[in-house]
Amino acid sequence: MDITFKDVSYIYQANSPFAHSALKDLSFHIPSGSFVAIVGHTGSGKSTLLQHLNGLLTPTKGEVRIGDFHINSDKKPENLKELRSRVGVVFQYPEHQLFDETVEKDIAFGPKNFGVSDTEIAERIRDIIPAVGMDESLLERSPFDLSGGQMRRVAIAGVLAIKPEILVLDEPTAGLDPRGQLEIMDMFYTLHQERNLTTILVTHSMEDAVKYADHVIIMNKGTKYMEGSPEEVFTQREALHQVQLEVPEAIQFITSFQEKFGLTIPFKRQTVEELAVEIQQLLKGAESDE
Ligand SMILES: Nc1ncnc2c1ncn2[C@@H]1O[C@H](COP(=O)(O)OP(=O)(O)OP(=O)(O)O)[C@@H](O)[C@H]1O
Repeated sequence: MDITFKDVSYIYQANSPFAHSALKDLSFHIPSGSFVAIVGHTGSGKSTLLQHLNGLLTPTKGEVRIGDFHINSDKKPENLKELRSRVGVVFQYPEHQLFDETVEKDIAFGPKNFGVSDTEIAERIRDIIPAVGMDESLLERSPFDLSGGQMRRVAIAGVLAIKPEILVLDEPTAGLDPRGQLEIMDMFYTLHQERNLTTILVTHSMEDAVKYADHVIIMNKGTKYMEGSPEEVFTQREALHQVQLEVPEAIQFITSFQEKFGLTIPFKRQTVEELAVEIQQLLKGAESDE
């Protein structure tokens, strides 16, 4: 399903003395199958934007289209439940929403709610458990006896069990150690690639945006400040500074290397470490050519 925002504005507590404009005339289009990162300074409207993707919020003005679902101030789609079964949202700290007595029951809760049969749920769980890096032996355990990282995987498995076509991630690595962050983000990237899951990631990590996204939307004060490929967006140092964002390390590395050595490094999704390996190989190649 494609996602289109057309002149979307959102005002919290509209028509009250506490009215607060959080999105202003926001328009963009995300084709099905994309991996999009939404970045921006705190309070720029990222979470508000996300909540429009499954009908949690309805635009005050403008229209949100998710496939055939149209949401505007006049009408929420009647089949909101169907929309929510097709757009899975992993909220910040999703493990805080675990509640059931076993991991298996917790994962099954979402699909059960959407009327999926027990046999189909069991099949989905068998498929999801290895995909989120868990072992089936955990299924009978209480989610509350697991580590923080494992609890997060259980919560993510619960969202995947509804078999969404679009996966929306609000800071999914918040609070994890660096290794946990890497594992979870690699897991989402693999899911995106192997299952053609359209993925919308809200992140404060510019490095993750460079590494995983094929398209980046930068928000500022409720409006779209910039959008484009990571390369197009993250090479604009001055424009980024204007909205208190930094050029990601990997991009700084590429540009300074190019400036110093006049060597063009192909821009790919990669970390500084991966770039270092690539440059070593480039240099070795250059030496052996001499
Ligand atoms: N429930 C609410 N009532 C009133 N104003 C709100 C509410 N939620 C958010 N806001 C305001 O709307 C604006 C956008 O908030 P939002 O949470 O979407 O930003 P964000 O980019 O996700 O921020 P962060 O990076 O800190 O999570 C902010 O000015 C915020 O204070």
